[in-house]
Amino acid sequence: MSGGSSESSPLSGQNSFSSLSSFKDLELSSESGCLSIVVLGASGDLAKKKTFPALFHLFQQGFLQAGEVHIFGYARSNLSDDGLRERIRGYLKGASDEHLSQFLQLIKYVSGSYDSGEGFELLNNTISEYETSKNNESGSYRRLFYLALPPSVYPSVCKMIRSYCMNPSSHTGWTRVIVEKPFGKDLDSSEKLSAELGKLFEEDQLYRIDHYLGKELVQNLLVLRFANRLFLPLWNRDNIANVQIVFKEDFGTEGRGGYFDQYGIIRDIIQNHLLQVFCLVAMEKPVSLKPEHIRDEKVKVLQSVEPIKHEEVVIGQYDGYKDDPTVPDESNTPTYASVVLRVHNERWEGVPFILKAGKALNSRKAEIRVQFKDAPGDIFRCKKQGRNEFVIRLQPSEAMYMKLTVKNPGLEMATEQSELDLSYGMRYQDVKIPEAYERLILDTYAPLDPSAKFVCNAFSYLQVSAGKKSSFLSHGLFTSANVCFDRIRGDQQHFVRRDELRAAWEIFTPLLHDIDAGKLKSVSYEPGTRGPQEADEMSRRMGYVQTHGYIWVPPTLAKF
Ligand SMILES: NC(=O)C1=CN([C@@H]2O[C@H](COP(=O)(O)OP(=O)(O)OC[C@H]3O[C@@H](n4cnc5c(N)ncnc54)[C@H](OP(=O)(O)O)[C@@H]3O)[C@@H](O)[C@H]2O)C=CC1
Ligand SMILES: O=C1O[C@H](COP(=O)(O)O)[C@@H](O)[C@H](O)[C@H]1O
Repeated sequence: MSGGSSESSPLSGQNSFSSLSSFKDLELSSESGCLSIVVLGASGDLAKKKTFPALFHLFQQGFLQAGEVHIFGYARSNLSDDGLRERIRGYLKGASDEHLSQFLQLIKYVSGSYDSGEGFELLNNTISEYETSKNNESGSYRRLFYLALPPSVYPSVCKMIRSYCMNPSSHTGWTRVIVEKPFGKDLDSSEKLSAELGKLFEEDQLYRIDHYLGKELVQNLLVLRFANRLFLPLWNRDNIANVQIVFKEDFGTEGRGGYFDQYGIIRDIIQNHLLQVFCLVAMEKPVSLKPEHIRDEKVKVLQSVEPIKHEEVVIGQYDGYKDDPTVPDESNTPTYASVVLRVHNERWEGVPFILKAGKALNSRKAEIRVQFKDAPGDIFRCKKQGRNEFVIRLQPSEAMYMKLTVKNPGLEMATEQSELDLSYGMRYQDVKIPEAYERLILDTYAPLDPSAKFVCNAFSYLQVSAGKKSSFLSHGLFTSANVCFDRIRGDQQHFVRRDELRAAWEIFTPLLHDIDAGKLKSVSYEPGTRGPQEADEMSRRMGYVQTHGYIWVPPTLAKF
């Protein structure tokens, strides 16, 4: 472990900095040598909209260094290096021309098919050429493959990587593969895929990405739950009436209808993104922050979920969805679903978790809404204002707020519903919140410079963004907060483990098969609305009590 002590720090007098002695077990791995990042499916939508922009942001912040990294795009399209650069240029925002061209110069393009040795041999030769030109004898070779591809080609591409493109055994380093969802369509297909990939790569080489795990407030959930005494005694069936985990989009499938129709909203959003959030809300405290300890707890809570009952599901399809010529006329595919999960354990027995997701709705947001039970012996008649609700808004405009009853300010003795509000835009005004993909890609390779691990700390992030990285580092400044954040970031914590994936499919496969077999019918809803009324009725049946008359006054508009 490297690092300085608080004595050497120019800021050691400040109380947020503490001695390092209690963090002796912290290991910062510092690897040297070149890093080759290979984006397979480089000509596609995901690559240009998410993968390359994320790499670019990492480059801008110094987490990918020009001397040590090279980026290879691989796809079937016949493109030149410049052709690929032009294709992605428009998606790389917020940089000077000079910075942008430095980044683009790191990118090379190799064309080839996904199932023939020829293309991958060429890819390997291109990577090796670069590695030999960069590395001295002692440097390690790190090869990171990002599969921005349809899952149908994962097995063949992984076989090709395994046969032609592994890190040469004569060199230290590693080969890692990032795979995107969907990981199968149901339990069997997912297990088959896992078995195929499992024959080729060890679990610690496979990074199953779920970008919701990279969102700021999702990453905050463990801290919130387990570092705050306030929540510890409240977070259970004695106090919580119901929990909603909600995803809403105000646009439809927009040209992706054909693809979407094979999956539907449960496979697209609920079985992965919302279920991951559910795990972090419902799991027990892990033994430590080690990735395996956290993932063990996620698996346990998934395994405690009871079979989903048809009467606790509403599925819907927006009017106009089938106008897309690539969607079959008889499609029953849900573009909206509300599904109740029940956890059979001591903490959650009897508390419904309502997972709701929909496209073409009245707004765009993702949030967790924890609704508390009524206060017993209510002398103030609080019921008329509504219940306490703790809302964690993942997007847009990250925020957490607790809706609570207060005395109406003034002479009158009346109560009203108000809020304790932590709006990130107000509280962390100068902090740039990283994109989910950016964070997750950073997690897949060990930063060359231990300072890179500072990224998740708001204070240090500011320092880095303000260009003070070197002076910050030269003081060897490690804060208790930094260390803490460093530890929650590590390795594969924010990636889905194979048994976790299996447990997730076990929950949803019976329901999905019933929907596919037409045993549950999608009800229609108008685009731009809240979705099917049946879903609100079901939420009410589950005990959700909607607040009426609460009006939020954004702080900027308030008169002080
Ligand atoms: N820091 C901040 O940014 C803060 C912002 N606010 C804002 O104040 C507003 C009110 O906040 P809040 O009360 O939490 O949120 P909303 O009034 O938007 O929604 C409250 C809950 O009621 C549900 N709901 C809304 N309409 C109906 C209906 N007709 N039938 C059944 N259920 C319904 C919502 O479901 P669904 O999710 O499906 O719409 C949601 O679960 C929001 O715009 C919120 O963003 C409040 C506090 C702090
Ligand atoms: O994985 C997916 O997520 C996006 C929504 O992501 P967000 O970060 O903007 O919330 C969704 O539009 C897409 O259908 C789905 O495949």
